[in-house]
Amino acid sequence: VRDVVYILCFGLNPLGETLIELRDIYARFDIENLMKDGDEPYPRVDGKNELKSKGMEIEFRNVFFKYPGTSKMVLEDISFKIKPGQMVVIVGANGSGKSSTFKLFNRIYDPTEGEVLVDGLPLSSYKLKDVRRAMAILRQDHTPYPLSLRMNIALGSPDNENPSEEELIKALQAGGADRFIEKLPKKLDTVLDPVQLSWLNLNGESNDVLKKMVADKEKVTDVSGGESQRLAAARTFMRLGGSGIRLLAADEPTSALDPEGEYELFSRLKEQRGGKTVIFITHRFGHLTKYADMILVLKDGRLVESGNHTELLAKGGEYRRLHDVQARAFISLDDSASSEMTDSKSTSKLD
Ligand SMILES: Nc1ncnc2c1ncn2[C@@H]1O[C@H](COP(=O)(O)OP(=O)(O)OP(=O)(O)O)[C@@H](O)[C@H]1O
Repeated sequence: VRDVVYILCFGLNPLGETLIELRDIYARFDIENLMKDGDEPYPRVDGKNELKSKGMEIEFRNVFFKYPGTSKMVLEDISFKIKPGQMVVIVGANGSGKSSTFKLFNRIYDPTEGEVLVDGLPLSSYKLKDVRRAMAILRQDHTPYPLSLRMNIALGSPDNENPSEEELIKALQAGGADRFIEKLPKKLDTVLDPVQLSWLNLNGESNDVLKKMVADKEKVTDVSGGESQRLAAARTFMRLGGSGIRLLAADEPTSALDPEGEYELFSRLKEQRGGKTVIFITHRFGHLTKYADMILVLKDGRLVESGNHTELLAKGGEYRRLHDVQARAFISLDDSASSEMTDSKSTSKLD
């Protein structure tokens, strides 16, 4: 798909045309959508009026899940309810089922048993397009598209294919991507990411015209993991600024960021979320967990605890254990730092 997007964008089509062409490709090849679509519009229409809330309510009811073609249940009997506008953090050790939970509420998969409900109706009953349109999702796999930076960010906008320079800059600043883009020679017009050139040799025949087009293209600029994460965050802010977004969900959005970058990103997400429901998955305790209305703690595919930071610390269970492991790392760092200081003082005394 990345190569197809690149081919479509070779002539640097306006974004709108590109997206239409991409949609046509799916239609032309009649690619089957394995996810059965519902027919309920989202947001729900209540009589003549749409439900007024700015956030999305999400409920898991006795959800069990195993990945298609596998036998291991990775989520077992998960039940919780997130109220509209709440900020929720999902924590747990590696492999505890956080990302799998994430994939169910944005309907990448359907549960094997049980139900995921959105605003009181099964998620599967809604038109998928409508419900996804109401979500701003920031995933772990944040590889930029092989398009200009401008297009990479504009793609986030739910209702405006050609956002203004001002809107783009606002999103870049919010995502913390403005400083590194400013340093690139072509700034927002930089095209990122090397493109697999295998398609130039389809059926063993090289295509000289395409080869020349590639040679004429801007040389690739590489970005670090953290920069690419900032870019994905900018795209998400572009989406958050659009109309109709009710859920912001982010799966470890700061894993590649330095502590300052992480703090800034979370602060801006909190500032700009309005009344939207927010769900974060994180391994790091601190900024997020302290402010969360509810923390869901997963262990081996089960929801073992839920509550706020203070309640869960007082409970002394899995959350406390995970929290203390991180806290101990800081305490031992402090200890070694202070012992280093003592050592250096004693050395200097000896000197
Ligand atoms: N695509 C997949 N196919 C089969 N099993 C999978 C798939 N993705 C994840 N799993 C399995 O599901 C279980 C839960 O994984 P998941 O990624 O949800 O955990 P996680 O809590 O997000 O872990 P991490 O903190 O490492 O990201 C694991 O045992 C994992 O091996």
